[in-house]
Amino acid sequence: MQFILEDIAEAEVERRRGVYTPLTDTVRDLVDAVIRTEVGEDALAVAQRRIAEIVADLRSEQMDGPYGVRHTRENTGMAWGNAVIGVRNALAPPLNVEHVDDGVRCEFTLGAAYEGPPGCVHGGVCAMLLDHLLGNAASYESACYTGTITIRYLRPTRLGALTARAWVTEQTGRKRIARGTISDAEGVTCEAEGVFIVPRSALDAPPVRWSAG
Ligand SMILES: CCCCCCCCCC(=O)SCCNC(=O)CCNC(=O)[C@H](O)C(C)(C)COP(=O)(O)OP(=O)(O)OC[C@H]1O[C@@H](n2cnc3c(N)ncnc32)[C@H](O)[C@@H]1OP(=O)(O)O
Repeated sequence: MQFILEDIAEAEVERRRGVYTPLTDTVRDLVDAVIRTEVGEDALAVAQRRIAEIVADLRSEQMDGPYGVRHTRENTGMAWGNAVIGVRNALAPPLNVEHVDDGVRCEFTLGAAYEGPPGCVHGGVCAMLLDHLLGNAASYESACYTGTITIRYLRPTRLGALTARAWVTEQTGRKRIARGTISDAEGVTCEAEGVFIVPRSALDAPPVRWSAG
């Protein structure tokens, strides 16, 4: 398990971000469109063939394995395959994490692709987002791994506009306790507490800015 140095200038990171973001957004839109389409079966068959052609084009040149977790020499994080923030991952909502005085926060919208109970966010999706956010809040000096996380679902989280925040409440040695919430317009829908550990191997690594994916 290794972080990868991507030896490129910050301007090149931004250029690539500008290339991949519209592609990923369109694939995200495709996922939503497939879930909600009511076109006839002939149109579906045509769509399937056209999409398969595009997949074949993209597969004509592929990297081996996953994208990996990359960073520049300036320690800008490029976790572009990440399931929560990945610039190249249409499965990621994505969260655009902002650093605030007491931790991290973000505003995001979850649509049909994240449904669990009718009209509501799947509990596993809430857990995944909170895991990432608490981990991000805890990773202020070095990257932390989740040791244990507990989620309390206070009431259903309706699909739509949401906010989330996370902060660290305690640090002893390599161990950090973080808490966080997801809220809708009426208030908190679920809350989390977790233990995050800095692995021994990361103790000497420089801090990386992960918020931008
Ligand atoms: C893009 C990046 C942005 C940043 C955000 C990242 C968020 C992503 C969060 C994740 O999803 S990480 C993926 C899920 N987690 C894992 O895969 C972790 C797998 N487990 C491990 O790698 C190791 O078990 C772990 C690093 C968590 C701990 O191994 P260590 O060998 O460093 O632990 P050690 O036994 O030395 O214990 C150190 C302290 O942590 C405590 N501890 C260890 N494992 C724990 C655990 N699982 N739960 C709670 N506490 C734990 C342990 O009791 C002890 O506490 P004390 O110092 O008080 O004695």
